[in-house]
Amino acid sequence: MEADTPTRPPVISFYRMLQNLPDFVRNPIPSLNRYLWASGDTFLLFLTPGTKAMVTTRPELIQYVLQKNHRNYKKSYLQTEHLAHFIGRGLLTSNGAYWLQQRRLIQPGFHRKKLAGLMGIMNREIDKYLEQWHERARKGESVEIAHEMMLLTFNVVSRSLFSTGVAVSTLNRLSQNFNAIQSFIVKPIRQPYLIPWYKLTGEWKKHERIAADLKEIVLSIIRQRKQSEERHDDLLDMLLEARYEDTGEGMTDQQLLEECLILLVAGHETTANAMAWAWYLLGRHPEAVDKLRTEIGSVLGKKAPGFDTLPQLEYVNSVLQEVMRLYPPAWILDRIPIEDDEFEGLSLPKGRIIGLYIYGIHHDPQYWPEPEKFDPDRFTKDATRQRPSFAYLPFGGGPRLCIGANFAMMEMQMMLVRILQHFEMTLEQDVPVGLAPYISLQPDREIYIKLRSI
Ligand code: HEM
Repeated sequence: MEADTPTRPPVISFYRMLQNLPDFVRNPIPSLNRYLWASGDTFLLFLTPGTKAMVTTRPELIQYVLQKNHRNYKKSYLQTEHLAHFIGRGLLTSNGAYWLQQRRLIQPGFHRKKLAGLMGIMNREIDKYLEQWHERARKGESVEIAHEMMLLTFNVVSRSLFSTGVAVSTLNRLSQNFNAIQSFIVKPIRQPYLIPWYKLTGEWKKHERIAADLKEIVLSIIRQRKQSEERHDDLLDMLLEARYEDTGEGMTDQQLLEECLILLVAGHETTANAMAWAWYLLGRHPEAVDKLRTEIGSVLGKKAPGFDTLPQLEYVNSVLQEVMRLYPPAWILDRIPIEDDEFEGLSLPKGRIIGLYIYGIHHDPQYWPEPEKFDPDRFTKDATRQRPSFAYLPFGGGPRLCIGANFAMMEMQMMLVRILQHFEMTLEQDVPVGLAPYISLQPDREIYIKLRSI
């Protein structure tokens, strides 16, 4: 019977992929969008002459893979292996039983109420930054916003993890090392056939040495903390105090190290890129800035936001959601079926990579009329209720939903509010900025912003 035959999605031929290869390697998003336009919401493409991968933007299929039948899916080697090689096996890079055990252990530390305790740390880091910016505004300097957001989010996440007792110079060294590794890792993911070349030229070894330096620094912070009697109420205290239910034991130093490294990696570049895009979009939409200022003025005046006032800032929240719709930092996720599977007649064979193309879903006109338009009102409570839940997933979905989603939203809301309370921000040049999809989605060029203290 026809209905029993698994549906065959269209295939992008190897020849067509080969024709597009240089463009695809540089920036896969335009090609993926073209394939979607020609083939519908789900298609197959060739990763190598013999290996096909599936790409989909269908919310129901994504929900099936991430949530309804998640036990049959794991992350692919593309997402985990290289990062794990350099940084280790933490939550982001592990799979199966080990992932579940770690997630159960760490999850309570990211509960909203626990995060309230980190607000003081976040506010302090943001305020330190504002002082530097006032100084630069006095001198008439502009700031390159993606770079600044990268520094600020690294400070926020590293101080949330290690609070006090770590020198600024140590954090700077950590930040530089992380940036070096994150920019390198994208190369073997995009062009795995060049790995022997990176090994031959010494690039690979060089980054292994950088990773070793990182690990040494973080391990020594962990060991010092274990010896100290002082409480810090930061994320490291939470990791040190967490106990496995079955044994009552805590994590080993190696596990603590790997989880700290993963939190630093996962928790800084994504947020920084979302904020860089936010300032770019707000620079082009002064009407949204006016609405933000009105809301912030009426809820907070000049006061810093607190745990009880953040939920009242509904427009701030809508702006950030719309930023991550247009520019989702995690622009694609992937999963592999552990056993053969099927979804509504569509065959999902064991071992086939399935790309969950978040950028594509977030720009699908079926769910987002005039998808390229910046319109925060798409995120009013009523409008949100009318969309399928997996049509919007900047933080992923199902049991592997970003553990830092609440942390990131709180941090971004605070950064947006505090900066707007202190500065008028104007784009130095109002020209379109393109996409640079690395591990997270970055602007493809520098964005300079003029600051005026208010
Ligand atoms: C705007 C900021 C952020 C975005 C867009 C983002 C996005 C995501 C997404 C999409 C995933 C799921 C990946 C998958 O299922 O394959 C994820 C996982 C994760 N994120 Fe985030 N993230 C952000 C901020 C953060 C922050 C601030 C932290 C930590 C402080 C963090 C820590 C993690 C961790 C540890 C995982 C792995 C969770 C697991 O597999 O159990 N993220 N993130």
